[in-house]
Amino acid sequence: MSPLRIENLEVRLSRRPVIRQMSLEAAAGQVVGLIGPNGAGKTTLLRAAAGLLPPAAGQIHLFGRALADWSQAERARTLAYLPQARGAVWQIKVADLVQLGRLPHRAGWWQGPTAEDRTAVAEAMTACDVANLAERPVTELSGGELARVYLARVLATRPGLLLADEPAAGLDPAHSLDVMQLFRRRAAEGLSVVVTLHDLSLAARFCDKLVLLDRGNCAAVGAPSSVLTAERLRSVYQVETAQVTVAGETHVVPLKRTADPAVPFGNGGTVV
Ligand SMILES: Nc1ncnc2c1ncn2[C@@H]1O[C@H](COP(=O)(O)OP(=O)(O)OP(=O)(O)O)[C@@H](O)[C@H]1O
Repeated sequence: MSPLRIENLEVRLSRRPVIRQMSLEAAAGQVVGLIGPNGAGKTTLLRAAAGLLPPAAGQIHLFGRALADWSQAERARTLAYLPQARGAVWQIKVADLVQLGRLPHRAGWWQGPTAEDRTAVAEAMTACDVANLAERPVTELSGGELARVYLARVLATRPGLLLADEPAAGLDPAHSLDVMQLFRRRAAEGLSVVVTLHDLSLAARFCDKLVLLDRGNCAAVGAPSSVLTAERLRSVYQVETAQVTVAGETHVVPLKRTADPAVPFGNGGTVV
């Protein structure tokens, strides 16, 4: 039974169809990457899967049961969603923010953290390399540090399905690799991860399956090697790419824009 199965999904925003005829399955232990240009619909798809946007048509099943049939509390224990916008407005300590990831597991607001809560929080903070920041207020962190704290929060939930919107955005190369390796380790333990990515090399190297979105449609789905063809990337992203294999792993390097006159801001690379 798949942690996530989406069939023929349509999502409308301000009455405009933003996701059309989208189908997607994420099996237990799989890392599924959603890729596509800005505005293609990746966040919208992820938000719909998280139950934050109502489908105009189609079905979303979580562990074999229609998403709409899950209670909010049950869903919050099973599915964790890492949004793209990760601001800090409250003066809250890092450790306390990560601890919020355990709230869905509490019997009531009066109950203090259990031993399991403490272990889950400590593990998540170590995995995201934020244990050294535990006592710091989140308002005093750098963008990349804050991103890792929010990731620790969703991991502390110990969900069965993790929906992560650009978890590598704003991270330095070492931490980007850490995050993707962490997803792979958690997937090996049975977690299902659906992640949006702009870095095509990370998508090629760390995902089992990719879904390439193009203006709300699924342009391709399958193994990274079958999705990331130079021809398809040219047509969807309007970039020429090179594929480089290092130690058996494929890296996708964007080289230049195509000379498509329809491309906004495309000026053939000339600085004006
Ligand atoms: N509230 C809204 N009303 C109408 N259209 C919206 C709304 N929110 C987003 N959109 C549009 O929906 C489309 C998909 O947006 P979405 O954020 O899902 O794209 P994305 O693939 O995640 O993009 P990015 O890579 O830039 O994060 C875009 O064209 C966007 O302008």
